[in-house]
Amino acid sequence: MVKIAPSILSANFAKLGDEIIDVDKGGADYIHVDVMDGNFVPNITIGPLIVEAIKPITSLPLDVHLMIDNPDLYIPVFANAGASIITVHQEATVHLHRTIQLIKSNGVKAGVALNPGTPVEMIKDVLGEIDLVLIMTVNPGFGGQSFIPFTIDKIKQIAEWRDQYGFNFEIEVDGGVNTTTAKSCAQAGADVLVAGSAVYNQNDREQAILQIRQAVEK
Ligand SMILES: O=C(CO)[C@H](O)[C@H](O)COP(=O)(O)O
Ligand SMILES: [Fe+2]
Repeated sequence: MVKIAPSILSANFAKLGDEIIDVDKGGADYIHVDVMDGNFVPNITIGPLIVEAIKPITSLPLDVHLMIDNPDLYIPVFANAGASIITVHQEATVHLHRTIQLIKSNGVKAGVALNPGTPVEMIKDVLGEIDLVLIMTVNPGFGGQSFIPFTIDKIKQIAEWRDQYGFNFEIEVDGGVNTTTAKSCAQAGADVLVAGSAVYNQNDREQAILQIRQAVEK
């Protein structure tokens, strides 16, 4: 069954603890935490202090999506703060293999994200080293954007390589995932669907998560 990772980017930050408990009780599989630095992407969001603060609130894995330049500087900090998975962007690091090893040496699962405009070939050589591939289905920086259809082919290609070479990373998709787009992502091979506005913009988060699952199964 597909996993759902609500992105707290679309939560009400004035009551973040309650917002996390809401999706935890509502059937979420991961809590997706979008970290933006105002350089790699044109937005600034949250840092390690928030990760540390929310860690005791939920037993769900904290899926930390770093949209920051020089991620190596902050990987140990986010690991200590309680991240379960740390995903870095291929575009944000020159020495991707070294960055992946740094994440793993901090006892955290390692993910690599790709912007819509970055070919999947850019990460082919490290696929055997990682726990998660994150295919961005919008340009990173903001919640509530529209899904970019051509990214489906990228999910398919990554899934094909996983089968062909016997890798066991998860494939996560992030951006514009809702009841209309979820099924084609899952059919293409996605295991984890990040959903920010599709979950948090609804009053009943349990129902929102269920509706995405049902859209996949239909
Ligand atoms: O990484 C992200 C943006 O850069 C977010 O995780 C993503 O946008 C989720 O929001 P939505 O589901 O509303 O598109
Ligand atoms: Fe994200």
